[in-house]
Amino acid sequence: MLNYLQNKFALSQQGAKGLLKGSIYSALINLTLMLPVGISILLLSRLLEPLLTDKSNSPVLLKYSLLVILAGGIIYFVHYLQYSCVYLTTYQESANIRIKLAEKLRQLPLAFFGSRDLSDLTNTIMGDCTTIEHAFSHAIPQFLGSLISTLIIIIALLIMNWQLGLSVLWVVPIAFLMIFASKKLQKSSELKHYQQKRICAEKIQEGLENIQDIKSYSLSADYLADLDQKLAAAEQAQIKSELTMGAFVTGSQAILRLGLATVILVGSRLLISNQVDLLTYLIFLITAARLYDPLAANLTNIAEIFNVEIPIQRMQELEKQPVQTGKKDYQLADYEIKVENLTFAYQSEQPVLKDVSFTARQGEVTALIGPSGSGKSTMAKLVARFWDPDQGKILLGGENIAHLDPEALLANYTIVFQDVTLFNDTILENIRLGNSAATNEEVIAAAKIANCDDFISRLPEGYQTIIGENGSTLSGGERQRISIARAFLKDAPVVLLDEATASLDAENETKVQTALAELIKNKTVLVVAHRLRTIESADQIIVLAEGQIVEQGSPTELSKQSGMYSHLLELQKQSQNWSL
Ligand SMILES: Nc1ncnc2c1ncn2[C@@H]1O[C@H](COP(=O)(O)OP(=O)(O)OP(=O)(O)O)[C@@H](O)[C@H]1O
Repeated sequence: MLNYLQNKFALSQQGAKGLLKGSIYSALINLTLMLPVGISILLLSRLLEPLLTDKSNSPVLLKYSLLVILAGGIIYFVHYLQYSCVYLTTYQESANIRIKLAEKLRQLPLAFFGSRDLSDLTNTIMGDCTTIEHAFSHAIPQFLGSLISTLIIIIALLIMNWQLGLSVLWVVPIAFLMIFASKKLQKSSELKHYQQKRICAEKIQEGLENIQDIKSYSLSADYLADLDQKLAAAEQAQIKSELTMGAFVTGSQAILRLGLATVILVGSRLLISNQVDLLTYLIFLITAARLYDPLAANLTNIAEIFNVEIPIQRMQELEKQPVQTGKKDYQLADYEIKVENLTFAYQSEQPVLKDVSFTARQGEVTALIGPSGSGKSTMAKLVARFWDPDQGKILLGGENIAHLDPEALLANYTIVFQDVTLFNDTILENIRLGNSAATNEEVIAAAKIANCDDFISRLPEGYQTIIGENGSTLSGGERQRISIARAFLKDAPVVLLDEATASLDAENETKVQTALAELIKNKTVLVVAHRLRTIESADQIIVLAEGQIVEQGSPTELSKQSGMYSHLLELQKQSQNWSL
């Protein structure tokens, strides 16, 4: 049972135990709610005694009042137990699920995040977990609990009088069958609703991320019209999903109520033919009325349980994503990078890099150049193990990086890519990310080398200035320099630069280039470059075209050949003479 619950609802063992315990308490609640029915029947039998027998009696009010208080106490106590068990377990489990997801995300290859919409991931962590949380705290324990209590009550009724028992119970399997038969339809309409909601969330996120372009190209009207359309589609899908659910739930609830009619019919016949006494008949009438209420509520719960399967499946999909693992403890001979016969494709059959081999030696600068889309950035990302190659291997200091733990591997790298990521924190803390153990003085020293100090000291709070989400209050060049300062602070033996100085003006670029020259001393440096000027002093240039190495050598060697490098050099010279 525990295993079934664990697999079905993606629970931990502790969570499955809590759910089972909560369901038993829910069953106890349903059973204790029968206590008022029992007391009413006792009182009724006492009141009817003079009519049914010759005995006369006087109702003992005090006794029944005490019984009512006792029943109230028991009901309160069982509710309290159920509440504390179910809710505590649920919120604990829900926290565990979120932590497990966050841990999973931490282990996923960085490539995963490029292929997934981030609003979708946020939705899974926040929205899906809340949906599941509600189902675990309400629908599932109440449903399982009512199954247990109904079964016990059914057995008791059948023992009392099987004919009346059947007249109460025949509707139960039909009502449940109706709901279960509609499962496929309900799930598919809810899935459509769910997908429409995701499309809306993605559209809103896209709008927020690109608000600048939307405004500057006067696309607001188009964007809003498209969003309206998507919201209307989501609304339609929601109405359809709710209607589908409502039609089946209310239909099956109506069937349940038919049971009361059959109890009256069968009971009257049996009463007339003296096969049951009045008291038994009344017991069945009261019990039937009481039994159908939690069952009717549970028909709605079943629909919620069907629907919770969708977010559970999504979470399970995320959990099944392969993670990159590897050795955490390893010894590197040196920091030379050797790429051997590497072939790599993103998703399609068409490889982005084909049979690439080169060596980036320690203490040297190796530059990757080539036309746009030739695979330069992909190569740099493969070296950092954002993805694993389809064929061939990359060795760092003699170790195949595919066998190293990604986090342990990245400890050797300083990475400065085009897309700088900054956090909504102070400048000081943003730079300190490079080395959390660095002192304020070390952070400021790194900022000075990266030519950040000037603009930081002009800010009202200096290094304590909060820079907004992803450094939104800074210019592109300033953000890039902060990321370079971070790289200085990390000071790792391998440096990957992807267009590191792209958004700097000429003056700053020269300063940062000088600083970079300091940073890369005695390090293995792999630079992805567009402007050949910045790599004139590189030790080795790898020219990529359509994912293959077409030239390789020092700048002097390559400039003497009439290959792609010379051609690109020529183009660059011409562009310097252009004017607008
Ligand atoms: N995450 C991705 N998923 C699928 N294809 C991708 C992805 N990233 C890049 N590509 C494709 O891989 C090819 C190589 O891209 P890459 O960014 O490595 O080229 P590049 O030489 O660095 O280009 P640029 O100089 O324009 O930055 C391109 O055709 C690109 O469309």
